[in-house]
Amino acid sequence: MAPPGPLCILAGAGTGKTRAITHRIAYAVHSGAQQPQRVLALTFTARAAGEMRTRLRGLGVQGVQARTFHAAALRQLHFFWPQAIGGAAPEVMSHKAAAVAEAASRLRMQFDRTTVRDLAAEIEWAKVNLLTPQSYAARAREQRREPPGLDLTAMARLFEAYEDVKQRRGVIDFEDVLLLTVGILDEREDIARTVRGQYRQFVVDEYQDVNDLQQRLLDQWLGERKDICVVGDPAQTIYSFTGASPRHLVGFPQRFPGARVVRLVRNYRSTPQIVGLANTIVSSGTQAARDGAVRLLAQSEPGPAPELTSHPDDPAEAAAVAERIRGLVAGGHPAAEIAILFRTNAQSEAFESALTDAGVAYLVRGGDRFFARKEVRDAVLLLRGAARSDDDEKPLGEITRDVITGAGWSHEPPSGSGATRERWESLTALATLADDIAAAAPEARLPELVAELERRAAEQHAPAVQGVTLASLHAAKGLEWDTVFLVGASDGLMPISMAEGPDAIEEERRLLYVGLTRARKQLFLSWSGARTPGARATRRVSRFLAPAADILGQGARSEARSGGSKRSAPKVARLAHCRSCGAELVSAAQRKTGRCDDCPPTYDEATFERLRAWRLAVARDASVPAYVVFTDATLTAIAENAPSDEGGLSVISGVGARKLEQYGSDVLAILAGADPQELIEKRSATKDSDD
Ligand SMILES: Nc1ncnc2c1ncn2[C@@H]1O[C@H](COP(=O)(O)OP(=O)(O)OP(=O)(O)O)[C@@H](O)[C@H]1O
Repeated sequence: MAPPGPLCILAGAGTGKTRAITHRIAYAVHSGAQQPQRVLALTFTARAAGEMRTRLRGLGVQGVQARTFHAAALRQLHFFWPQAIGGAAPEVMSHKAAAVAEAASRLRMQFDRTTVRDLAAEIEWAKVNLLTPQSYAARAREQRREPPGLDLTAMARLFEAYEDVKQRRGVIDFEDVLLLTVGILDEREDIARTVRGQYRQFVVDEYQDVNDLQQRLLDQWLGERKDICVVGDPAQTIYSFTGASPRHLVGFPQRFPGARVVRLVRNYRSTPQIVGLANTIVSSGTQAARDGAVRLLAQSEPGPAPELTSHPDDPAEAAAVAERIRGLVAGGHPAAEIAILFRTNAQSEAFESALTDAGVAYLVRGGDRFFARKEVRDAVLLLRGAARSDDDEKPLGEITRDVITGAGWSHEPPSGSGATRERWESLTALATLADDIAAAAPEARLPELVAELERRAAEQHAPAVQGVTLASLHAAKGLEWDTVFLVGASDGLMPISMAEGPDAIEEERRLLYVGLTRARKQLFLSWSGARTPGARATRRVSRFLAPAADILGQGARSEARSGGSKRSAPKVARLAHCRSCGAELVSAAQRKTGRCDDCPPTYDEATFERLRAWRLAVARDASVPAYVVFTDATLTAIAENAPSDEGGLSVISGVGARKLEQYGSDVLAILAGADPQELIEKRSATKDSDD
């Protein structure tokens, strides 16, 4: 326990930060060195403040103020406003959107709701960086900001108009709460003295996330005093785009000469194998990125080595992950102790869908499930309308893109990140789904696409109480699971293609570090070579993994191309040339059957017809479209290869472990000459007796 005075705790991932500071406060209180009501503990979320209060209560400490910066400032603003300004403090707007929209319309600018959200976020960024409408453009240029749909001068005008709208309405926003508190403390020495008299000791959790505005307020609260303890991990700074900066944490010893710096390096969360990988990833960053980051020492029992697998395309990666999870859950692993972590929310659909197919319950953390997102619901509505007049002229993917343009999709991605980009990504995921369906079932049109979307939506909306967590890397911060699947570990996703410049790339590396360090026992990394089945594999494994090739294998080096899961057997149906004429196979459906469109099928017609009759009956029974049982391409491949056992059947593309289990014996029986009708009757009889 360090004595009072400036203290900087540099604590790595999983080292028990909150535990360390709550024990420190409790020690100060129990030893009589500090009165609880003289301690102000600051956090970044209300949830963290609540957790800190609970933990302190658990240690027998009552009366410590554990609050967010915002809540602490708001209390003071309300208290001191009558004395400093007169009257009651103005009302705080809960959202900026309405005021931003009004400011825009005054300037005769028009934006959709998503863009308004991004513009509001940009104003927030400006204000936490202590910028004014006058100083905004210059700094924004320096920082390569890209507000959506506006150049920086126009953005500055919008910022100014927004401030004006607020003033006329007599309201303030969240940042004003801090700015005005700072203003009052700056100008009223008497009030500053009162505030400083109340709090003697300051503790700040997650200090790497502090922004300039919060730091300014903290400086005011402190005055000349030095009893401050900050705890943070520079390697987990992942909110720079909102204005957070590890500069304050890393520069703490310079600002407070004589400050004690303590490093917490014992990681209690993860196996040495996982910790080793996390250390390697951090230590391969730039010098600036390594500043202050600690090298972790694992305290847990050893476990399996982290695995890296590559897959031909996104659906194949999602299916492999879902299958692996199904196996784990079937073997007794609690689903709630498993997470799938990805870089962008748009990636979640493929995994939601694959988990649904595998019969595994899941929940999406920190965001809506894919089909609950507004843009997706709007697009599905438009597609449903268009399905009534689908004229069959254009390919399904193309007509889908035409339709979803009405929901805000564009061929080119919008510049910058934020809500606009996320919406575009979600809509693009719908277009990709249309491509996948067209590849698997060339006869599918808009009505089939809509039916498939409705089926997925219905299944994916089923509430999951206990389930696998799906979360973006940002939403996973601070959490932990026994088993983590970190997916989409390819360049373009990790780092995200929008990340430009060394700082942005380092932030992406830190995001990966946050993801890796969420796992307690098992860590699976994966990536895929292409977005859609049959497309050329242009992606490469994430550049961040190359230094970890000793741990993850040679597949971690970026010259590696995806080549199917390390574990999966070669797929018969992935032949690149026609089995009859040797022509190159260009589409996914052709590759599945191993035959070009010009060559006649080599299967026995009668067997194929019996398979089709069986598929139709099974699909009707389950109330799903036929291609959900097996696509035409898979059925053709089954008939052409005519495998005689499960091993032969399992290597055909489209026959995963679950389908093998569900339909394998029926299919093999049909290939051996059984009557589909009899099999269906037997199926229904078994089902009835199970019910
Ligand atoms: N001293 C300790 N002894 C044993 N286990 C501990 C100790 N401190 C923390 N743990 C356990 O280690 C894990 C990580 O702790 P915690 O979540 O508090 O870490 P953290 O520093 O906040 O991590 P992160 O920043 O990565 O989210 C938890 O499961 C916690 O129960």
